[in-house]
Amino acid sequence: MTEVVTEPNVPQQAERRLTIEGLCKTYGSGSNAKTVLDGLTFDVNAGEFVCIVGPSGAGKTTLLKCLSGLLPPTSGRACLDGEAITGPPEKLALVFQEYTRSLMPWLTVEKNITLPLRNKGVSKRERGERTREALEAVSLADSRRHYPWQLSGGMQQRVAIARALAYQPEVLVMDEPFASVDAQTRFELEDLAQRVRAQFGVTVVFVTHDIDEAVYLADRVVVLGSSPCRVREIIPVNLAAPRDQVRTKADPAFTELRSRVFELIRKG
Ligand SMILES: Nc1ncnc2c1ncn2[C@@H]1O[C@H](COP(=O)(O)OP(=O)(O)OP(=O)(O)O)[C@@H](O)[C@H]1O
Repeated sequence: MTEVVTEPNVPQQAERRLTIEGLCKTYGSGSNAKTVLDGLTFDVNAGEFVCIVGPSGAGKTTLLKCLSGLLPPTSGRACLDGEAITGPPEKLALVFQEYTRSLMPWLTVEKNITLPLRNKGVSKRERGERTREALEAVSLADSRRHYPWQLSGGMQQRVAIARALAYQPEVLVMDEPFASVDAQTRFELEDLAQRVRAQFGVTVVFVTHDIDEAVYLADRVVVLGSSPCRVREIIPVNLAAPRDQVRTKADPAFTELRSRVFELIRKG
């Protein structure tokens, strides 16, 4: 198991990166209307790692879509650096669970990463530099000329993370990014997520079904309730850094936190 060696790069003075204010989302209308999000309010500070957990079908993906500007809220708003999010912000990148659908199989690893940068108008020299740095950060520099289908699932997800990092986002939004890989790879990717957060100073909003993963990674865990989805509790995670898969998970404070999150989710 990889030990995380870098201290998290969280600013001392909390600066709000994302603000979610009374966010509501109703799908459909009239007799078909279904309110999924019901007045969600919370903040995410710059450089913070916030995990979002909640019962299945609670509305976690709906929340991320509103945060990413892919879906307009019915009322309330999400703001990035004080500005209401009304479309996909330049400063935000997304990583999904389904890496097989997000990577283009006919392009090499390198080209998968440079394409969005090219579309953004980044110069060729800078594209090359950013791609090299991002691939080094995820330990895939030697695989740059491979195609995604030549790589394992965990490696493909690392390519997706590298692509997001090369975009140099302020906020990285991850929707169950490690749900499709085996347990060992998942632990390695969790530690990678911590390292890149520290290295790039990026703010991370991370949805997961895995309570251990949420407590292990987060500075704070936002626990959502369902039907309709509201913020049930926001739990600060003051576990020692750097976190370690064996030592941290054996810490009684970790066990206590995971039990607390589990109890909250079980209430629905
Ligand atoms: N486009 C849509 N139109 C209508 N209802 C939708 C739409 N998208 C999601 N829903 C409903 O909204 C609710 C929340 O879905 P969402 O995918 O946001 O939950 P989730 O917490 O991410 O789920 P899971 O834990 O299973 O990943 C579900 O009941 C779902 O059926």
